[in-house]
Amino acid sequence: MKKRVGALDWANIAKDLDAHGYATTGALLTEKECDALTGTYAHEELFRSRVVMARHGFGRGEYQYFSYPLLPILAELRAAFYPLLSDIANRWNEAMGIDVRYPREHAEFLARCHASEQTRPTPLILRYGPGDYNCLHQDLYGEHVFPLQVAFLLSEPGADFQGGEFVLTEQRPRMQSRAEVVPLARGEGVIFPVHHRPVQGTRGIYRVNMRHGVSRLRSGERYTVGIIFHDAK
Ligand SMILES: O=C(O)CCC(=O)C(=O)O
Ligand SMILES: [Fe+2]
Repeated sequence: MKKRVGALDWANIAKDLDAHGYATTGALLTEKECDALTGTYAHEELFRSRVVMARHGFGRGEYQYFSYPLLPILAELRAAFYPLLSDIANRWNEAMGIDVRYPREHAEFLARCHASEQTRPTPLILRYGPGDYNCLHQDLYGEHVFPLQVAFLLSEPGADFQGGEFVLTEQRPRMQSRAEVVPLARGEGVIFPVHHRPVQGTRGIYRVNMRHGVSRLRSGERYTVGIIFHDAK
């Protein structure tokens, strides 16, 4: 996985994140890996909790947080993406005047989370059926936040489901919000900010507040896996 992730065009990913607030990976997970991850949903023993979104006003559909120890593929994705994203995260924090810096190794950042009672794993799998959607939100789970996350589409758009588009919004200071719809292929990941990002304006750099969600499924079934790098309280 380290090789596969390392082989992505990271200069271009950084450029897209800076310019548009997200970047896509192209099909990174194989069909077999997508099927295997989708198949985990039924295995309760792999999860620490299940959330029915409608019960919390989060939308419609459900998701489950994996427990530790994570499945090898999830542990590998977390460890492989983190060092490359930490460079961008550190550059962004510097640009936004935020003091926090991220160590180069994910294990070291997790130790920081765990020392502050953020010990519960956050990688998750989401399942949507007809009419389901995910309200715009931010995945903040405590004081420690790694500012970028990745979501992988496990289902085949147009064949397994219709609708259900990944949506990002950015709220600029004193301006109206702007939305981006991110088309994804099966196995493709989208890298996006957890809560904010720096934008170069005419009078310096300002912070833009970001949210993500999923538009309503018209039909079928859609699964995604989310890789979040901070743990939860
Ligand atoms: O299902 C999706 O595409 C959204 C996933 C999500 O909210 C996340 O990974 O944090
Ligand atoms: Fe999310």
